[in-house]
Amino acid sequence: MRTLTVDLGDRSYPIYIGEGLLSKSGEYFLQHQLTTKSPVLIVSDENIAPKYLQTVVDSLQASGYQTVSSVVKAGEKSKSLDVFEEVMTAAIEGGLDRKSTVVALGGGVVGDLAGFVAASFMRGVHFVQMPTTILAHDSSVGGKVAVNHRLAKNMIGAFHQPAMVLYDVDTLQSLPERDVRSGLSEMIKHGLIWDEQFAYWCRDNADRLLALDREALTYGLTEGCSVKAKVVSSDETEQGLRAILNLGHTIGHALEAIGGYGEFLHGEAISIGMAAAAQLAVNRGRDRSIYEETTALLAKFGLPTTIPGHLNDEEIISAMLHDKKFKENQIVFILPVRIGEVEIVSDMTLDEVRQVIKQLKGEGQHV
Ligand SMILES: O=C(O)C(=O)C[C@@H](O)[C@H](O)[C@H](O)COP(=O)(O)O
Repeated sequence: MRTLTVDLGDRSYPIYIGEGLLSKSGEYFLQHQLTTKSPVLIVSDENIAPKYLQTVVDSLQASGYQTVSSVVKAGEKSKSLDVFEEVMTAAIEGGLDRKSTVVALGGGVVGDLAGFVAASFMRGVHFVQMPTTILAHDSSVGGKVAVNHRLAKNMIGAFHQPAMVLYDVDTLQSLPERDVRSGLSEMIKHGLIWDEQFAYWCRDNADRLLALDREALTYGLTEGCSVKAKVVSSDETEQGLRAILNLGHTIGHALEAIGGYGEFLHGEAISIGMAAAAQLAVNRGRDRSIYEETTALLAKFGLPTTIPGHLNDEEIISAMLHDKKFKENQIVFILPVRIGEVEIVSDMTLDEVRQVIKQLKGEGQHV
């Protein structure tokens, strides 16, 4: 088992990555002094709950915890205020109190939703992340919790750090192929923003990662989480550096919103966004190889790098203007400098964005 630490002073917490961890949930809870006197709410979704909920319940109960659960529909549409209220109702009816713990057992959607419940219930209770997807190696670390608004992604949320992340890699073996690719998009992002060697390792191990080779996956997730932990440790609330984790997200979030949170999986939208960021960097004078290398890497994982023609350019732009990355009248983009290094750019014009949308639709000339 690997253990990493998100270093946030007295709110520091571990990320445990290994096999068979869900069946030891209760032991980890006791080790982290989460009280047995208040009920624990486990939030999961309809795909994950039948596979792993009982394992977690049994382990927690064996350690003296009383549990209640709330199982939501699978998919991004559950990151909504309606479903948030549903889970809140389960928390109140389940008798949770200010010392209770909320557990997210699932992928990024469940993690963000349950985390926002944990941040808001009685103004904040303990939170534990139990990610069951590859994508969630990103979302389970760092404390960003939120639900979506119809007009913009992650619009209603908070920073609420977990007490621990319990990452049982056994759960990844049954992931659908599309979710595997989508999750690997965030792993690639961690290489692209921070660690050239890791980015090339991802490229060279694409087949093993896609085949869910346990050794490759554990290494990739550990490296990805380690990049994330370092960035979050140095800028918890995104005053500066943390924005680099948003590579691909400026256009990516807009695509998710106008696709009605159903057309693209998060990692697919981010993949297109990363290709757009690389093209924007080239448009601004970087060597064309940065675009070619980035898109070749994403394509090795079967990830999309073009914007579908049926999406309306102005709707994409309008969605971008509702996102958190639009502030002080400027759209923030993260652009690659080279593989393993990015810069934060705040002076992007709408004309440049219009140009890149056309380029990614195959309508504009690639520089
Ligand atoms: O943790 C972060 O910071 C990130 O930006 C990670 C992203 O991959 C993640 O999707 C995040 O939730 C997006 O943040 P947002 O502030 O743009 O909603």
